[in-house]
Amino acid sequence: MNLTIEKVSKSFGDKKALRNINLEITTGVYAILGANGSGKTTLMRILASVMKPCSGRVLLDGQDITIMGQKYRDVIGYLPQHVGLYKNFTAEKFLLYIAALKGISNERARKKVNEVLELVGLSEHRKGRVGKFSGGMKRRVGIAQALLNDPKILIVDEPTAGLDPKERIRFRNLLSEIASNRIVLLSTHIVSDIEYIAKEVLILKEGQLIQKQPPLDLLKGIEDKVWTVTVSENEITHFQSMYKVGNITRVENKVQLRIVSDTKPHQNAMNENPNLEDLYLYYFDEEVA
Ligand SMILES: Nc1ncnc2c1ncn2[C@@H]1O[C@H](COP(=O)(O)OP(=O)(O)OP(=O)(O)O)[C@@H](O)[C@H]1O
Repeated sequence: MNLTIEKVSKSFGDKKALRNINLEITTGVYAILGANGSGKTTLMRILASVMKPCSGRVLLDGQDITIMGQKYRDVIGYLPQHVGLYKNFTAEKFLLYIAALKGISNERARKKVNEVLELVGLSEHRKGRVGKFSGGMKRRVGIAQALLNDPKILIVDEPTAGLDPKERIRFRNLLSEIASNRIVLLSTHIVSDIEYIAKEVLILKEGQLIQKQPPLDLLKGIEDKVWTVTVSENEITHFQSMYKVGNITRVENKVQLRIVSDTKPHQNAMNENPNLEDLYLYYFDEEVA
């Protein structure tokens, strides 16, 4: 299976949300990493075929998805950032309802609902009201509904936003399992999401795809750019104005700054092994989520 994005651009008025995106993806988890407003949702909506690009096209195994139409939508599972769940429905009833909307026959729907509830670990809670579920459980119901039609491509927008760390880990593992024979595309600005499960990380910045590499290769790319510098309290502002400063650790009466910089920020600076927070800082120069 091969999803190809060819010269895709999208504008809203004079706002260029996506600029000439070219990309080829196969099975596995792909993480789209970008700051707020970088174009992640726009790209996901185009891939989910709920929005059309202004120019360029998307191909599944060589076929244009706009020409495939319903045939393409049949192989897509999409979980938008904000999904409306019917709070008074039980998980099972909600999924049966969505299955009916998707045109799945009654008999098959019952089988599929059992299957997806099992997969997302909610079998025991099938009779529980969705409105009473935790954030993580609601996200899992969201994934379950996106899996009802056995999609070859699963697209999830900011899947772990608002989840606690335990729920986040569980959710990541679930996506990883799902991706064994599917394309899973997830967007995130939470770096720890991509650390373990992403086959490749796509970095979007101001609508442009600026990197596409496995997480470890991305880290290698900034190997000689991460430093710690020990300074006194009154020097912090100076370094913050000159460099991208991450963690600030106070040790006795000194302060240790973690800095991401192409050049050595100070003669006493020590080179450090990069992590994904450094990577985010390097590309986005923002507070790490
Ligand atoms: N329907 C729309 N009308 C006008 N502008 C839009 C529309 N959708 C997106 N944009 C703009 O396009 C840019 C990209 O938005 P998009 O939602 O794709 O970014 P994002 O990376 O998903 O951000 P976030 O993490 O905040 O969801 C932003 O500047 C946004 O304001």
